[in-house]
Amino acid sequence: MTLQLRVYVPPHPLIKHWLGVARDVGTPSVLFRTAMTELGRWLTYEAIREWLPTEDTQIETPLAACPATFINPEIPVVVVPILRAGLSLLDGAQSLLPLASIYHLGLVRDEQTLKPSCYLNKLPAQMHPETRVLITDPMLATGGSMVAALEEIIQRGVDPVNIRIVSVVAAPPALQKLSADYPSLNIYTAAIDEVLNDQGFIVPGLGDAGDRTYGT
Ligand SMILES: O=P(O)(O)OC[C@H]1O[C@H](OP(=O)(O)OP(=O)(O)O)[C@H](O)[C@@H]1O
Ligand SMILES: O=c1cc[nH]c(=O)[nH]1
Ligand SMILES: [Mg+2]
Repeated sequence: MTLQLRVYVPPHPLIKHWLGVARDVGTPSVLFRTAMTELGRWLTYEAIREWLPTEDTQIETPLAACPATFINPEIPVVVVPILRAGLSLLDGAQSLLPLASIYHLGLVRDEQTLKPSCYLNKLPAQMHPETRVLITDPMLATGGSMVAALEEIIQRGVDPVNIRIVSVVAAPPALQKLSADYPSLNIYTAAIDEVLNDQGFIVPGLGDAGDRTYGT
């Protein structure tokens, strides 16, 4: 079977609404954070379809026996927010995955070379191959940060087919790089924008997501 990167842009009015709020240059940090939380929530809702492991069982209603499906607690579910900006999507993701373990990964791009460097890595030494991993990072620009995150996660034993990405704005260079290196990935994003500018910013994008989240 040939695997191919899948990028989902869910056509949901709430996702469109909060994307518009996040993009608007006049949106203050406090509202920007609300927009990112809501985008994290609704994109996670879409991303965990046919991904969150379930188990079928039999229960008794007050009236009769009835089949039921529950979340399978045996398979670990993990969220990896890429600091800083990925943290802005975490509250929304966590509201749907309250039992997930959160492993923080701090990456920052060099403003000149655009290469990421890691300043915090709270990933465990090993992860079970079946672990479901949701990575949150609102901006996929050159793709360098996401590739660095995927390398760290996969070298710890996770099967790439169990990894999903929640993003807000994705750009073609990142999608091309991820498609070549990780064809089994599923990406959930609010928008795909056309270009990067000379500084590696997505245009029209939403600016520096980390700075806008934290008012820096
Ligand atoms: O696809 P890339 O070209 O790697 O760019 C995307 C990365 O850049 C931003 O992080 P940044 O380095 O600005 O750190 P911050 O989140 O702390 O602002 C963003 O949050 C991504 O992690
Ligand atoms: O447009 C961009 C690109 C990278 N990081 C951001 O925060 N914004
Ligand atoms: Mg930034």
